[in-house]
Amino acid sequence: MSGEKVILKVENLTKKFGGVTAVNQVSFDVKEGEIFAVIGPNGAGKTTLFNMITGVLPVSAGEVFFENKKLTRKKPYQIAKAGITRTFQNLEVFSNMSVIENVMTGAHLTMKTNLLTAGLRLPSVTKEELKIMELAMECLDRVGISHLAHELSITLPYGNQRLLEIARAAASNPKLILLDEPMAGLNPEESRKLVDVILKMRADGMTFVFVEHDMETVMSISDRIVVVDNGVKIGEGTPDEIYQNPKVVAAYLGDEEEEEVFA
Ligand SMILES: Nc1ncnc2c1ncn2[C@@H]1O[C@H](COP(=O)(O)OP(=O)(O)OP(=O)(O)O)[C@@H](O)[C@H]1O
Repeated sequence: MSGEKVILKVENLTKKFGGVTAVNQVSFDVKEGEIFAVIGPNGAGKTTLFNMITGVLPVSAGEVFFENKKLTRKKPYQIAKAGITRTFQNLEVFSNMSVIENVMTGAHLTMKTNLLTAGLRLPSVTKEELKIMELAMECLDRVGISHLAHELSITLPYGNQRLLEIARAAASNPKLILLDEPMAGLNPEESRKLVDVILKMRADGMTFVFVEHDMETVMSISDRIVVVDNGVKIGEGTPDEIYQNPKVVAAYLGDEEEEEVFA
C-alpha cells in the first residue's frame, strides 16, 4: 500500500509543439507504492506527459523530480538508471527473440559486461549472464509466464506479450513503472490477469503510474487519479472524488448521459 513519501514530483510541466500547447503547466505528486492513473480524452496530452517524464521528449518548461532529485533534461538511459521504466502504447517486444531473451534485454542496465569483455568471453561474463538469466526467470515468474520462457515471443497471445513487456520492465529493477494504456487490446480475462499482476507487484513495493482509457480498471485499481483535458489538469483525487468532480464529468460527457461516463 502507498506510504506518504513522494517518489515522483511533476511541477508545472509544459510541452509546446509549435503553436500547440500539448501539456500546459501540469503538476502532481505520486507517493511511493501508489497506483496512480492519468486519464483524459484523446489528445489530452497523456502520452506527451509520459514522454517528458521519461526524457523521450525535452520539456518546454517545468521540472520532474524523482526521489527528490531533478530529472528534467536528463537522458532516457539516465532516467532509467535512476529507477523509472515504462511500457509503450503499442507492443514493443522483440518478436524474433525468445521470451527470456526479451526480458534479459531489460536487465542490461544492471550488467557490467561490455562488448569487449563479452567478446573475450571472460569467466565473469558467463557468471553475469547466468545471474541475468536467473533474474529474467524471476521476473517472468512474477507475471506468471515463466513456463513460456523459451518460446519465440511472436508466438505468444497478445495478453502474454503485454505481461512479457512488464517482466522486461521489471528486469531493470525499477522503483516506478509507467504503463501507457496497458489494457488496450486485451480481452476481459487478459485484463483481469494484468490487473492481478499489477496489484501483486504493488504489494511487493512497486509504484505504478498508468495512462488508461478503460475506466472500469482505472476506477477499481487506482489510489489516485489525475485528469487532463486539452493539456490542462482539470481534476485530481481518489476514484470517488473523480466521479463527483463536475469538471471531469463535463470533459467526458460530450453528448452522453452522465451515468454512462464511467460505466
Ligand atoms: N510530436 C508531436 N508533434 C506535434 N504535435 C504533437 C506531437 N505529439 C503529440 N502532439 C499533439 O499533442 C496533443 C497531445 O497528444 P498526446 O498523444 O500526448 O495525447 P494523449 O492524451 O496521449 O492521446 P490518446 O489518448 O489519443 O493517446 C495532441 O494534440 C497531439 O496531436
